[in-house]
Amino acid sequence: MLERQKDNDILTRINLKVLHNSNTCCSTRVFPARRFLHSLGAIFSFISKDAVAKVQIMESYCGGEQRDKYVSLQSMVEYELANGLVGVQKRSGGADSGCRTVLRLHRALRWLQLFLEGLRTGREDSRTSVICTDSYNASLATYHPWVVRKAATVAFCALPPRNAFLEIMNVGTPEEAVAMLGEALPYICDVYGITQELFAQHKLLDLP
Ligand SMILES: CCCCCCCCCCCCC/C=C/[C@@H](O)[C@H](COP(=O)(O)O)NC(=O)CCCCCCCCCCCCCCC
Repeated sequence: MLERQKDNDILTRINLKVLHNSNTCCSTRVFPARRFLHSLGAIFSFISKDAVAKVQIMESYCGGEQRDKYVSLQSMVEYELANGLVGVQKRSGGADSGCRTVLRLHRALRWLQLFLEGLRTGREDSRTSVICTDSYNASLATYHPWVVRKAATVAFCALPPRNAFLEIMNVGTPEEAVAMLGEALPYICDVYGITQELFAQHKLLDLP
């Protein structure tokens, strides 16, 4: 248990470090899921665009003047709160803070966790679109306006059946993909849990 905790502390740091060490904007190295989403069809590019834009915001913080404040989620929260940077929005002339940007990605991670768990435990003939819609409704949908929810739900209908989906994940047979998910999901859960606790502790879970 302690070992896992240690792994996860490292993981939250790595999340920001990966961005830190990258100079390539919008690259598939920074956001490998982009290529994957592209392979699902053009309709998914609107989803990846928003995620890429948010990753780019974090990239610029991690490579910017204050990069030493962005070496971990903990140091980012501490720095932005101490300097009154949280709550400032692009719409009102300021830049989106790292905290509100990470919060959006954190909520998307919850969707990913539920979706992958649904895929992993689903029957061979289950429909990916149903798994995806259920996990979206139980997570991200709460934060999206009606028009985004509708567009997302329509896009999900284009997802291939479960086994075909597992195959295009490109990690071997569907059985091998399921085994890989079984190994990866505990880490996703832990990273989600650590961020959730940190943001709850600082009352950052409802940032506009
Ligand atoms: C595999 C199917 C992929 C389906 C992805 C489901 C996620 C649903 C996203 C719905 C639409 C997102 C469009 C934009 C939303 C923004 O309004 C909204 C708010 O932003 P704002 O406060 O700055 O205005 N943005 C967000 O909530 C962030 C959404 C980020 C979506 C990240 C999706 C990552 C997908 C990664 C897929 C990886 C699949 C891997 C499978 C092995």
